[in-house]
Amino acid sequence: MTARIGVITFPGTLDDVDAARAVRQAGAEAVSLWHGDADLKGVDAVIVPGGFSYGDYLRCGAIAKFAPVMDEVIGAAGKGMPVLGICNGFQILCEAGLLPGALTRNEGLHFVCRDQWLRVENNQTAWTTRYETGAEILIPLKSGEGRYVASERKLEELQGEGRIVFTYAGDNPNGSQLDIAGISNETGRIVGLMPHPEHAIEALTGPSDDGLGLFYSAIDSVLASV
Ligand SMILES: NC(=O)CC[C@H](N)C(=O)O
Repeated sequence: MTARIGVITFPGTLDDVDAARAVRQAGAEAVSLWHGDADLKGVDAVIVPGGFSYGDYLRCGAIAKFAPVMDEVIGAAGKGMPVLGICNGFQILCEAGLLPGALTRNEGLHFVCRDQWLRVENNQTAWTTRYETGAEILIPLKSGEGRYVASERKLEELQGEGRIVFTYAGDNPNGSQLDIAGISNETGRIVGLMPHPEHAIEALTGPSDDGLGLFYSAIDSVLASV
């Protein structure tokens, strides 16, 4: 069986093509989903990719959460479908209430674009089983609103439940609380991260192929549950 992974395109999405390519490179079928779609075409997992959905008006992700396809994603996520939000996708998942907290303006108020080392803090999520906990991976970061914030209580909960999935290694690029680069929901099926694993799937075009592990992990998770 081949896993089928949906990749959503909103007006203003940039990274859907690379996300689909990463899915194929990892051995799954990439299925295009449009923001207006009212069904998920039977996919096994969904990626909400990066970019500037609806021009980032109001707040990053604030309009995308009202797209018809997001109702479907919320419904499927509630039944355990693996969902990955990358950068703008992470912002959308927070706005939609699938992940807690918010992504706010970078501490330095500048857009940051650089290759970034991350530490894998939890390899027990649907998107990280192919990594060792404590592994350091190098993938691109490119965002203006990447500073993760949440209440003290929520941060303690995330920490206590092992839901901080990735942290920034080395210096913190945006002032994220607890150096958070990515988190998961309670079940570990929904993960969001600011840096871009889909841009690091082969040494020729990215800083590494370290990002592929997320896509392999999701495929393993889908195939294990059939
Ligand atoms: N690369 C992205 O997805 C960018 C996300 C968002 N538009 C920001 O600047 O924070």
